[in-house]
Amino acid sequence: MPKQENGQKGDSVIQNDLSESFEEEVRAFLSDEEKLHLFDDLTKVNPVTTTTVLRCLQARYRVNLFYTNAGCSLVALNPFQPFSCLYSPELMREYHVALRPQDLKPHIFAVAEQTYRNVQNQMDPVNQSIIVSGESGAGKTWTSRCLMKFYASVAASVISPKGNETVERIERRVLDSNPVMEAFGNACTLRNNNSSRFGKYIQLQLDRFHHLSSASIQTFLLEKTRVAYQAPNERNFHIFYQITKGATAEERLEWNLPEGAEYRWLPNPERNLDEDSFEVTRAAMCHLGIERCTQSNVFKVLSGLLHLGNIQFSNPVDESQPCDLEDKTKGFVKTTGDLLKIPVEELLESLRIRTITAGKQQQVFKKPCSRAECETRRDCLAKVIYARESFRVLLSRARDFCSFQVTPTGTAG
Ligand SMILES: Nc1ncnc2c1ncn2[C@@H]1O[C@H](COP(=O)(O)OP(=O)(O)OP(=O)(O)O)[C@@H](O)[C@H]1O
Repeated sequence: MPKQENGQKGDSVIQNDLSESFEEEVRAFLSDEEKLHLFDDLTKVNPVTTTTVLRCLQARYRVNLFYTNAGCSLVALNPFQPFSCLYSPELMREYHVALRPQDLKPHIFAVAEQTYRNVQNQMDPVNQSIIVSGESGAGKTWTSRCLMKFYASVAASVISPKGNETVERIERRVLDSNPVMEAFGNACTLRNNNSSRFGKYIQLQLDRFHHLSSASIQTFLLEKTRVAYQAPNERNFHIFYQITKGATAEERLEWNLPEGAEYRWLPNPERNLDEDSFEVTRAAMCHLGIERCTQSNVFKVLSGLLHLGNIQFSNPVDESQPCDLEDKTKGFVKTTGDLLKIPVEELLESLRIRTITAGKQQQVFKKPCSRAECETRRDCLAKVIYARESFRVLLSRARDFCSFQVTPTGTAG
């Protein structure tokens, strides 16, 4: 027994010594403040602790070094301010023509170029993937845009066998897909004014000359709940603000969006963001080949959803009857029906009456819904229409242009 006690004491003394010497190493490493920003690869940090790594990143951030390697990964810090020289076409070219881009400063262009070369250098080209991950507001959308701009630039061809025009159109479309997807899939949240409320998997295909030949985008888990519910101080998807702020007088009439009208599903409209530009979205849609009349139909449906959100119910006097409509919202039923092209009676029935099929004979019963159920049905209708309508327009284009596809593969909320 005494022997064991001695052994335990011995172990803990050794452990104490070790941890003290480790802490001493950490202190020594951190004491050389001047040098911390020079660690451009976190695998060179020794000892590796959360503190040492974060202090290096912090030191680099202070001297405007926002990219740091971590082995084969790249850590990108959000500068939260524009640094145009960091993304200039000249810098893009510098990384593209460099003998060894990995020897230049860590940068998203280095990753992009290395990946591009990995495809080029193979006898049998192997697909390459870049995973962009991080918390909300970290800069994933920004980084993906940089990557797309890089490939649209370096994988552009002057002497393409397909002809310059086709290739240019694909590059343009790759870039124009961003404002359209962001208008329909991004929203202002507490953490990010332009938060993507869906995931995306972007595929860029190169031909044997390593020029961009086609692109496809799969979208995942669109947060469709946002159409009918926005957390306090957050907003609905940008596109709703774009149409209410940017529609012409003629369109306002057609889409029933009078100036200054209020919509329950359009909170904080007084906040003006860069992302509210309807013109940018429209121009991008035109470049994608989406005709004006198709665009107008989509915007009409979106206006219909805003009107749908203003429909409110009250409990009926007789519980066996469907819910009443609140007086001030009666007009919205008609405008919703008109804009969504649903006969008013059908719309009201689908919102207020549940159809139940039961029994061996599959008898059909109709049961009036409670007020809460009516509200849920209204919200569900909006969510389903938005999830289908938001990317439907791009999907329809995919049929015409096999070189560019956008496919929604799931929705959330
Ligand atoms: N490299 C950068 N240079 C300048 N500004 C940046 C950079 N990265 C991000 N930002 C700024 O930070 C904001 C948030 O970035 P971004 O939208 O890319 O985040 P995210 O990770 O995609 O967020 P979410 O998951 O919410 O969509 C951008 O709107 C932009 O203003």
